[in-house]
Amino acid sequence: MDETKFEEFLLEEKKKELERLAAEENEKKRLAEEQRQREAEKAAIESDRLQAKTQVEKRRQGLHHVMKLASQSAHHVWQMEPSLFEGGDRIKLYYNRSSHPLAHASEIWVHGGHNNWSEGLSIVRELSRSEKVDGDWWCVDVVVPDQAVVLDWVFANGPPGKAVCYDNNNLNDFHATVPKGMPDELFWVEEEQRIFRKLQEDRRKKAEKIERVKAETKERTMKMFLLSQKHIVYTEPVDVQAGKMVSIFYNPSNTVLNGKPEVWFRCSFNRWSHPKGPLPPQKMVLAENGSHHKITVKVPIDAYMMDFVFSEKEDGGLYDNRNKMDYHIPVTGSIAKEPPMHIVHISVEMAPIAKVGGLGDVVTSLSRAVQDLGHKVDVILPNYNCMNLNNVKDFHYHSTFSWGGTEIKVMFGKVEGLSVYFLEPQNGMFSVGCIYGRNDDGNRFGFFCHAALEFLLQSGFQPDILHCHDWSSAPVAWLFKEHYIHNGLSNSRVVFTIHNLEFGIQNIARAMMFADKATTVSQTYSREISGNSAISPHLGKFHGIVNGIDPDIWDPCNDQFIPVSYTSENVMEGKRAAKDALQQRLGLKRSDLPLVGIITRLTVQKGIHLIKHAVWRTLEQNGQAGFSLLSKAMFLHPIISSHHFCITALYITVFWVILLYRFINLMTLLQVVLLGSAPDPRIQNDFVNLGNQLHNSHADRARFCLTYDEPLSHLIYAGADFILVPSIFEPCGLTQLIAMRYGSVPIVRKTGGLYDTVFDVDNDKERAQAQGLEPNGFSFEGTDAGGMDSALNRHIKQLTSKLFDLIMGFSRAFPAWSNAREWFYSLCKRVMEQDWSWNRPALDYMELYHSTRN
Ligand SMILES: Nc1ncnc2c1ncn2[C@@H]1O[C@H](COP(=O)(O)OP(=O)(O)O[C@H]2O[C@H](CO)[C@@H](O)[C@H](O)[C@H]2O)[C@@H](O)[C@H]1O
Repeated sequence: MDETKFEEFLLEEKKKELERLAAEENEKKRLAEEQRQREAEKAAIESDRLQAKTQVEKRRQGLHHVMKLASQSAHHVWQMEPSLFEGGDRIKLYYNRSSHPLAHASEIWVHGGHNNWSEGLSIVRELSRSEKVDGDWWCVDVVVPDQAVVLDWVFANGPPGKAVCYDNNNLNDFHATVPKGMPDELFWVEEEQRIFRKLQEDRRKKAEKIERVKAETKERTMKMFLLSQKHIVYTEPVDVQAGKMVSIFYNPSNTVLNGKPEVWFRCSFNRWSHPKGPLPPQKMVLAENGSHHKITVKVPIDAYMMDFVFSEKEDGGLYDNRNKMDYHIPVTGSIAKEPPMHIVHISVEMAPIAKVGGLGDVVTSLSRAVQDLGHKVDVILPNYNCMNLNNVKDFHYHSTFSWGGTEIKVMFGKVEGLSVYFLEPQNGMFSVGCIYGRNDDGNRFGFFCHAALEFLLQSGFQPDILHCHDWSSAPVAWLFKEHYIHNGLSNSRVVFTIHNLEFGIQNIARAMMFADKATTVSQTYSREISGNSAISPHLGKFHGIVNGIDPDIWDPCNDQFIPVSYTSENVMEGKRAAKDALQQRLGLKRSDLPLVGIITRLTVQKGIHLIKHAVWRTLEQNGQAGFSLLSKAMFLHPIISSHHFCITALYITVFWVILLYRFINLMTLLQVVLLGSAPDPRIQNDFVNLGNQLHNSHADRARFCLTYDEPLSHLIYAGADFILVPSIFEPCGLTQLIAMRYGSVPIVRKTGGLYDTVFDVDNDKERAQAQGLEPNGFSFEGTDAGGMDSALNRHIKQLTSKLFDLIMGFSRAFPAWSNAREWFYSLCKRVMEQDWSWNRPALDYMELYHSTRN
């Protein structure tokens, strides 16, 4: 064997060894995942058993209570015949109408159930006059439900929904024991089993539903993604299939090739790595639609991705390569699989264990989305002593290495299904009780970044992508290029994401220089900061990719912090229950008032002066809107006064007073809830004072919770009708996205990512349509209070004017209430159905990761 052969042999051996290690690792992961699933299943079964037991105990006690109340008959009010009966028997129930309060009712109905109303209303029958004398007796035949041990009922003057007068035995209802139906121990054992089975069944159905909705949303979004570039490029069929023909349509007029006489198509597969190499360049022909050029190609059976660019000439010239990203379209049905990428995030925040703001959310949720696409993702995080380790599964010692004059202990654990390596330098750098806020933050995080790279090197990791975030892990970009690229980690590329340009600009500028690709978290913010001297020299590698949210972490259909789980199908029910729970928890008036929520770090960026103004303005709405409404109603005054002596006029007046009272109460009073905390103690104090002031003046309508409280944030997102985000600047903003997931309508200032994700119902129809969306909120411009006032006012006006139009016809007055509500709830439903998850942005990130290797 000569030297070259020997080197090849060694390389081959090393490759085999790496493959073996990777296979072992995968197997370990699979087993761990199976184990996790088994444990989750076991925990779910135990929780259902416990719940069934508790429910049965509760029912037992309830039944015990009504059995004490029950008697076989109260002779002068009601009677049953025969006196001995059991489940399944037909019996006669008598009622003496002359006993109050139904003495004058023309109809008598029984509304009944059994076992302390455990199954709700199961008996509804109308009574008829009976032959019985010695009273005004009515009667009806009733079939005793099978499982009944006690019957429960009330009498009413109509069927459910129509009855207005009841005899409910002075609020105790009527109860009668079923003589032959006494429950024995077996009954309760069976009952517990039945409830347990039902809980299991409900759990299974819910999980299936969540999976189905998720898959449908993903598919819809993927289609939208493929069609979103239709003005430039699209395929027929949309779903490109391995082994089949596909036509590509390209419109150069929207690209750098605009006006060029010829367009050449250059294509390959599997990210330009297909064994057969690229297809020879082909000249495109003008398609029938006159705007696009067309070409048809055969997709190989082992293609999982189609890659192409366009050029003006056969041998090149000017190219449209989508700003160096190339065009890529996924292929379905391939016999080959895309090799997974290995991405390592080096970050100082990670939700939910070490989250200060949105950066932490993004690290977790983007990683999960990319992992879901089949790639390998790891996170490296400092092992802070202030983390809540309850959210870390399988936390254990991993290894120790020496670097930077200290031993660094590495712990490993799973957070939201992600592998996380926690670095714990024994010099105590991260045992300081906080994440940020000390004057040595820069040094600590610089040390962490270097240690993270050293850990990767010493553990033999070969990640494809090192992804670092903001100023705090920006040093990864240059430390990697200076110390590691030629020293063991040569295969890696660095992607740097700016979540906020406000902090640590020097680090950001330096990372921009060294990173292979850089992103920020929305297109508009990328344009807004493109003139900054840290960014402008690097625009060629700088991209805006909007953030998403994690649909599993933020899921109103599966959220332990809200009272009723809901999807867009029962959004009204879910939000109503959440609002009630929120009002109750915060001591607000419990009523269906429109509720504005604000969830934010209280910093200048988040528009604190606008927040303060909005709170006052919201509380003032009562007086002003009430007044404008009354003035609108004034023109009805002549009608009322000219007839004011006749009964009709009186009727109309009373009607209007009631209607206006309800109208003002329900539509124009607003409640406001603020959840936020300020890193700056002066701002925090300022808000504490304002909160106290409001507590005195508007205790029933405003509440400030000046702390960080994740569970409460879930309840606010679900219980609010509107979420206000008046930021002065906002790179992306997650609150408006989470709000929409919970069916709350966002009201935002038009800036950065807020502009890219919220489309005003009045002014942004076309802009929304261009994204394949419908308008989803309210937005305002400017940084003064006026703009926001008009956005806040507009939603009130929208609701009031709709209502007002509708209530002009008396006969339609009451349906009008529900119509205005319907309009609002249809908006809630619509925003809920929009996909603001990572489904789309994760694909953009994958494109970006791949483009670092071009
Ligand atoms: N008191 C409190 N209690 C509970 N939860 C609270 C809370 N205050 C805020 N939150 C939560 O923290 C997150 C904040 O998200 P933002 O997008 O506003 O992030 P932030 O400005 O910190 O981050 C930066 O990074 C993110 C991510 O890239 C960008 O979206 C953003 O524009 C940029 O400024 C949300 O999940 C919100 O619910």
